[in-house]
Order: sequence, then C-alpha cells, then structure tokens
Amino acid sequence: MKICVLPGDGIGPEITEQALRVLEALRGDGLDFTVEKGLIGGCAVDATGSPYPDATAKLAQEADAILLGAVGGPQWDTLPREQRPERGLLAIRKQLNLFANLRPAILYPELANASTLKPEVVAGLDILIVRELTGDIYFGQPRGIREENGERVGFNTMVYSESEIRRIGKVAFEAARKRGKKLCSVDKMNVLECTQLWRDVMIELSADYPDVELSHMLVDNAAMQLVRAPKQFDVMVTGNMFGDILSDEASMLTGSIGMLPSASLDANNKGLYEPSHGSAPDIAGKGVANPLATILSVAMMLRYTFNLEAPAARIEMAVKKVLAAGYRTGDIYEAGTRRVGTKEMGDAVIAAL
Ligand SMILES: NC(=O)C1=CN([C@@H]2O[C@H](COP(=O)(O)OP(=O)(O)OC[C@H]3O[C@@H](n4cnc5c(N)ncnc54)[C@H](O)[C@@H]3O)[C@@H](O)[C@H]2O)C=CC1
Ligand SMILES: CC(C)CC(=O)C(=O)O
Ligand SMILES: [Mg+2]
Repeated sequence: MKICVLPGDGIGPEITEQALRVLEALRGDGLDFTVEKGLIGGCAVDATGSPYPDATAKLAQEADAILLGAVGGPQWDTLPREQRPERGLLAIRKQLNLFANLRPAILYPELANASTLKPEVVAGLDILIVRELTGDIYFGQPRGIREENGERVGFNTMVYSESEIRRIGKVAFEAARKRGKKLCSVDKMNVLECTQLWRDVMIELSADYPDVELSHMLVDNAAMQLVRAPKQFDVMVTGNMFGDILSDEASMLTGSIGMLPSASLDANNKGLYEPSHGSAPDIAGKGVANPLATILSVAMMLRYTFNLEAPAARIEMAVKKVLAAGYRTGDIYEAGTRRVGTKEMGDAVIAAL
C-alpha cells in the first residue's frame, strides 16, 4: 500500500502525526505500507509559490491513498486567489477525480452529553452524508469579481451536468442499499435550475433502486431537520456546497467537528482521507486538537481503498474504548472525564489497539 501523507497547515501536522502513529501500530499485524510526505496548502505556497506543487501532484497520483490534515489560515487569506491554500485542496480533488465525499456522522454513545441535542433525540445517530466534491459552485465558471456600473460585482456559477449528478447518485443509492435503504436527496429546486436537474436525475435513477426509498428535501428545511430530528435520515446526498455546510452542522450532533472523518473517492475507490474540519488556526500548535476524526479517516482508508475491514473496525473499536475510558480532548470535554491533548489521545488509541 502506497500512502501519500499531506499534513498541510494549522493543526494538520499535529493530527496527521497521531493518525500515522495509529497506522504504524498496525504494521505488525500484517499491514504493509510505505509513506511519502508532501506539501499542500499554505506551507506549500510558502515553500514553492503553489498550493499544489507538481511534486505533490506526482506523489498523489502515484499513491493508492492520500491522508490529508487540513489547509488554510489567515496569513494566506490576502494572497491572490490562485495561491490560496484552499485552491490546493480543490485542485487535488479535481485532478484525482475524487467526486464522492463520504462523511459519516455517528454518535458514539459515550459522547451523548457532548452532542448539542438532547440524548433522546440523538441516541443511536448514524447518518451518512454523500457530498458531490468536484462540481457545483466551488468549481463552476465563470467566477470572479468585476467592475460593473462603477461598482464591484462578485459572481460564481452553480453548474452540474447530468452525468455528474448520476455518478454521485449511484454512490449514494448503493450506500443506502447496504444500510437502512433510505436516501434523502437535498436540493434547492424551488429556486435553482441546477438543482431542479439534480432532483430530476435522482428521480430517474431511483428506477434502478426500487429497494431504496428516495425522498427529497429543500436544503433550508434539511438544515433545520438535522437539528430537530436527525434520526429521520439514513443516507443524505447533496451537492458540493450544501454538503460542505450540512456536514459541519451534522458534526455537532456527534459532539464535535473533531469527530467527523471523511473519504473522498474516485470511481475506483482510490481515495483521499481527511477530517471534515479545517486547519483550526485558533488552536494550532497548542497540542490540544482532537485527532480522532483523522484517526477515523485512516479506518475509512483501510476499508474503502484497501478493502481491509478487520483493521478498520479495530481502529474504530479502539476509539470507542478510549472514549469509554473517559479520554477527552477539549472539544468533547465534560466534567468528570479525563482531559488530554492531541498526543495523549493518540497514545490512548494505540494502547487500546
Ligand atoms: N479540508 C480543509 O482543509 C478545510 C480547510 N478549511 C480552512 O481552515 C481554516 C479555518 O477555518 P474555520 O472556518 O475556522 O474552520 P475549522 O474547521 O478549521 O475550525 C472551526 C472551529 O472548530 C474547531 N476545530 C476544528 N477542528 C478541530 C479539532 N480537530 N479539534 C478541536 N477543535 C477543532 C476550531 O478550533 C474552530 O473553533 C480556513 O483557512 C479554512 O479555509 C476549512 C474547512 C476545511
Ligand atoms: C476548504 C474548502 C475547500 C473545503 C471544505 O470546507 C471542506 O471540504 O469541508
Ligand atoms: Mg467544510
């Protein structure tokens, strides 16, 4: 297994270090892999002038899977847009055709009190958000800021082709088929033509999946339903921007964004694995970030790209154990539990493995 590791910026290096230690701890168990590190994001801009240097692109293309920390930070926010760290992330997703972003929001029972919702509303929560990742308003052309009638006008383009909608729809229907057989497609068809097409294609696709119950929800209602009665959802499928927003929202139902892993897959399950959160500049360098989302992303890597269910489940079980033993980083801390830093959380997971 050839794994490319791109720690990135902010808390990225701290959390990927712990995830890699967890992977290393499994090496003795028959896992055989090589790791090559590269630069992406702001650190890459500082070193090379580009947020996604050619050397990184080569490493990523040659790897079977990529583990990424996070990119971005205020020090790069005033750079020309092409040099911004976030462009590096968009570029790697696009270049590797990683169109299917899977973001599972699972509430560990041990974190029931950390959820923003009452325990009875979230107990047993297990949602999979399937987010399209290489299209939508994040990539559409034209985009920019232009002068018009003596003032600046900002514009972006929301665009999806039916083939793009169909391929992410298939991923979502297939996932629903293996789970609770319920798929909710989230759009804004009452206002946006682009998402009318989204809904039409989802309805057409549903003919191939008679065993999956398809429903539709407008995104504003979906945002509300997620915090009102989240257990009504099994699999949710939506576009790039709505999925970005709804997955951050869903993360709080599980206690913290520091708990939400993600897999970004191409059509052959080559994948980039990263936590759903960003570079958290407010806590970077302090050793307090929660590494569990990144550690759980490694479990997703073993499951989806390498088809290794046993070690993936072992990592998830180890995470469950450390939570049951009371280990908590600051974001999920509550009175009576044991507050630990990033490295101690990594140590605890390895001990539990
Ligand atoms: N995939 C990526 O690389 C992403 C990068 N970003 C970038 O990250 C930078 C910061 O963005 P924000 O909007 O602040 O979002 P963020 O997700 O980095 O942070 C939001 C809040 O969650 C907390 N948080 C995030 N991850 C945590 C963890 N593992 N443990 C404990 N607390 C955690 C942060 O401390 C902060 O208070 C920006 O430059 C943004 O563009 C944002 C989202 C995704
Ligand atoms: C930084 C963005 C490009 C991505 C983002 O917020 C995400 O993928 O969750
Ligand atoms: Mg996001």
